[in-house]
Amino acid sequence: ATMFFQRKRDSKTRKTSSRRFPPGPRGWPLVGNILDLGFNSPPHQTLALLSQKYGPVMWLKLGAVDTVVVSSSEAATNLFKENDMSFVGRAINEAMRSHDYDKGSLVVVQYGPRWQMLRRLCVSELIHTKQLNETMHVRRKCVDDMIRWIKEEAGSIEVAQYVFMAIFNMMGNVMLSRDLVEPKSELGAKFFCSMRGLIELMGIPNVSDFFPFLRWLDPQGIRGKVDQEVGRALEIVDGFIKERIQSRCLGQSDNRRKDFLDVVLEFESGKEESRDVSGNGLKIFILEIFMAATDTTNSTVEWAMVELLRNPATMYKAQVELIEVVGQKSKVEESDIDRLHYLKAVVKETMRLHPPVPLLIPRRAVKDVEFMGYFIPKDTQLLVHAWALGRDPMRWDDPLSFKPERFSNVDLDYHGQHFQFIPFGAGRRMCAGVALAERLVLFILGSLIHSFDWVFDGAPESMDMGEKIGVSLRKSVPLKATPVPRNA
Ligand code: HEM
Repeated sequence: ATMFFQRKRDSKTRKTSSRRFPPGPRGWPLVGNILDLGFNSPPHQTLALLSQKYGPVMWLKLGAVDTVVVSSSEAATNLFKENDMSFVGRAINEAMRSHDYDKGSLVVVQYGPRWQMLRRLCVSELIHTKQLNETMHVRRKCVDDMIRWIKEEAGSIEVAQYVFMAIFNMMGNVMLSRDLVEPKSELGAKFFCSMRGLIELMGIPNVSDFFPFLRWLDPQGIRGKVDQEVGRALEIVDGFIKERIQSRCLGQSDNRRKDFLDVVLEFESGKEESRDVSGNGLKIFILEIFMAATDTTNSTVEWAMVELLRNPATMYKAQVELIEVVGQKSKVEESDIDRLHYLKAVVKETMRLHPPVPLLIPRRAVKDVEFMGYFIPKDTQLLVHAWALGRDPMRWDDPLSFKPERFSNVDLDYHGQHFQFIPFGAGRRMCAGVALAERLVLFILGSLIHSFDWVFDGAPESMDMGEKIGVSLRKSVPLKATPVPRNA
C-alpha cells in the first residue's frame, strides 16, 4: 500500500524514493495516526486490531514519532535473530527525561559502555543464582509477613496490595537491607508512596511524547508532576545512601551481608571518573530496579490469581501439586519451586495472555535498516507486540482460553528463543531480571494458594477482565477476594 507518509517522505527526499515503507493506516497532517489509536481501548488492543488489517510489520506516525509495530512471530524472529543490533537503542519519552532519568537508567539508557556496565552489575550482583540463593531468607520473611497481614484481615481484600508490599520489602531488603513497608519505617513509607505515585503517573499517555513542540507547555502537567515525584523519590534514596555512607565510615556493618547498595557504592567509589556519589546516576539506578521489579511481578501474580479463580479446576490442580511437593510442611519454600511444574505452567499461561509489558519497552533504530523487505529509517521507534504474539491463532490452539496444560511436556519458555512467547522480550535488551522475577512470582503465588482458599465475591466467570496500561498491564478493576486459611 502506498501510504500518506510514505508519499510525503518520498516527495521530500529523493534518497528514499525507491524505498518501501511498511504498510499502515493513512495518517492526518500533524496528528498522524494518533486518532487511529482511539480512546476507548488501551493502545495495545487497538494496535493488535490495526495489525490484523495492515500486517505484521506496520508503519504508524504517532504525532511526530515514526513508529513500526511488529506482531508476528516470523517478523519477531527476523528482528531478534537478524536485526537485534540495528534496534538496540531505546526510544525515550518525556517522563523519562525527568531529572536526567534516561542517563542514569539501565532500562532506557542508550546501548554502549554505560549500559554494559550497569547491566553486568545488575545481573552479577542481584540476579545471579549465587545471589538469589544467598537472599532466600529475606524473601521467606517477606512472604511470612504477607501471609500474616492477610490473616489479620477480615473479609474481602485487594490481593495486589499485599503482593506489592511483599515484593517492595523483598527488593528493599536485598538492595538496602531494610523493610520499607513496616510501621517503624517512616522513610520507607514515604518511598513506598512516592513509588506508587510514580507508577500511576508513568501510565498516563502524555501528549508531549507525540508532539515534541508542546514539551515546553506540558499541556497535561505530567512532566511537572513526574519531576516532583522523581525528585521526592531521589531525595529519599539519597537519605538511604547518606545513612549507609555514614555507617560505613564508622565501620558499622551491623553484621549484615553485603547488599546491593554496598556493592554499588564500592563500585562507584572505585571508579576514577566518579569518586563522587552525589550525582543522580546511582540513585536513579536504585530507583529503577524497584520500578522494573515491583509492578511487573505484582501484575503477573494478580492476573494469575484472576485466572485461577475463573478456572477452579486449574486452581484445584495447582493446589494438589503444592500439597504433593510441599508435603507435611505448612509453608512453601523457594527450594520447592523446581518441582512445581504445573504452577510454572500456570505462570507461563498467565504471561502468554497477560504479558505485563504488552509492547515490550520501545526500541529505537540506531541506523537506517532494511527489515522484512521494508525500509525503516534511523530513529524510528519499534514496538514489539508481545500481547498479540501470545494470542496469535496461527500459533496457539484456542488462544483465548486459559490452559496451562499447553505448556506441559513441551520445550516452550519465555527465555527469548520462542518468538511467539516473549513476555520478557528477547535479544540484547531482553529483561535482565527473569530469574528473579520467576522466583518472586512462583514463590508468592504458590504461597498465596497454598496458605489460603480464595473466594471471589460474585460469579468468577463474569469477572471484569478489563485491562489498563501503566508501568505494566494491570487489571483495570483490581481483584478483590476473600482469603480462607487452609493450613492453620
Ligand atoms: C514478571 C516480571 C517482569 C516482566 C514481565 C519484565 C519484562 C521486561 C521487558 C518486556 C523488558 C524489555 C525487553 C526488551 O526490550 O526486549 C524488560 C527490561 C528490563 N527488566 Fe524486566 N520484567 C520483569 C521483572 C524484572 C525484574 C524483577 C527486574 C529486576 C532487576 C527487571 C529488570 C529489568 C531491566 C534492568 C530491564 C532493562 C534491560 C535492558 O534494557 O538492557 N525486570 N523487562
